[in-house]
Amino acid sequence: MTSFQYKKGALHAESVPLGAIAEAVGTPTYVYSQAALTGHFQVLDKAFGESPHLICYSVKANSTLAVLGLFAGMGSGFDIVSGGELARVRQARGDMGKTVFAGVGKTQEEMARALAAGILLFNVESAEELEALDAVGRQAGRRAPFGLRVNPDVDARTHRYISTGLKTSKFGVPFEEAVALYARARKMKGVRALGVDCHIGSQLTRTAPVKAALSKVAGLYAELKAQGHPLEYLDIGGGLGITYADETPPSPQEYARTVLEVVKGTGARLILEPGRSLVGNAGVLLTRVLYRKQAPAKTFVVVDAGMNDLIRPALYEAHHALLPVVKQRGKAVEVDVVGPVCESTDVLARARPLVLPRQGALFAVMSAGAYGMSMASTYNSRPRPAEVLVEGTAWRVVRERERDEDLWRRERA
Ligand SMILES: Cc1ncc(COP(=O)(O)O)c(C=O)c1O
Ligand SMILES: N[C@@H](CCCC[NH3+])C(=O)O
Repeated sequence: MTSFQYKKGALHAESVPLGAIAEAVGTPTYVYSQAALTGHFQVLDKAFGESPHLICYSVKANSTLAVLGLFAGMGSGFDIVSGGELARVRQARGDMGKTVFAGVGKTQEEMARALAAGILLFNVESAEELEALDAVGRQAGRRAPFGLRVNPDVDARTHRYISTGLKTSKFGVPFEEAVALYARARKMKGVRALGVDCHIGSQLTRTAPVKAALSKVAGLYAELKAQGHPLEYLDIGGGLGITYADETPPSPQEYARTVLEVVKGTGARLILEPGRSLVGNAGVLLTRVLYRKQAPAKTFVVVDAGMNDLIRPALYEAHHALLPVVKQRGKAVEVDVVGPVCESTDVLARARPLVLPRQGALFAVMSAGAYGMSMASTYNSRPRPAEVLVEGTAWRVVRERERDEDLWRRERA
């Protein structure tokens, strides 16, 4: 589902021309479509139908309060990985009773705050972390609900930087050690087992690794239940991929069929932790051409969005489509689209065929709703982008460009 379309040669977010937003707010600016955000959530939710499930939107993909608020309003839970994300979910009035907490390096302070806030469960990633959680639970006079994140040693067949389910990865406890660890946990007074969790990686475009991992984890869940552990939840993580260029990830329906086929018979309530698939194609980054530059071997187009605004191309050589905000006619030439940051990896698109844009032309960097703003930094003392949410014919700034550290803004005032 895309809510970004050309109407009479101008690119729109729903019914708002992106050019109008750029004129009013400036660039670089992230623009999100509310219809796409809510639509993606509803389609995934529907795909799992009557099977007991809870969608816990993965906050790291896009932690903008307006986005979290939208999902909270639709009854979503949340998957968090830090005290900061916990605070954001609370600020957005998210339900703590539907929130799960993952991550290999939770501090005891973060655990204590999450426990006090009434979190649904902690996804524990090591034996020592389990001991720390036990200590936190005992100190609070409660049993902290937990699931072990197990590492099924399955190759997710995605970019190696975002693959998490191999035994060489830092994530989760080794599959073979899980049963013994649950047995140890039974003797602890500060924890109670409530689930089993796994997440094999992000931007998954095939169902086979999902099937392989979940078969192992569903087997483990059944074994633990048979041993009398009072488990209720099977957390299958996130990872469903999206189309950036020509990828053909499974549809939500196909994904749900694959999952439900494997977990049937466990009697578990499913927890899903989708991030990218809900927000990725619901957002674009608007940027303006500053200069064109002809080097001996290459044509460069310098734009005002850099790797501090969207780091995915620099970090993973990720592909993002670039659409001119006003449709251009003419012959395409091969250009490198680069940002202003002083790093050679600050390249938004390499050898991309584009009609050579004019200075001042606007582009939309597509599929930028996930891991865009949430990974943005102020490197080179650049302010992070503004953010806009569009709903039908209306739009509003949901986060201003200005930040405390934006000295440049004050310098000019
Ligand atoms: C534990 C966990 N859950 C959920 C996600 C969300 O993944 P995605 O955005 O690929 O759906 C991630 C990120 O890879 C993760 O590490
Ligand atoms: N940040 C990554 C995905 C990592 C997922 C988090 N475990 C991306 O942009 O694709």
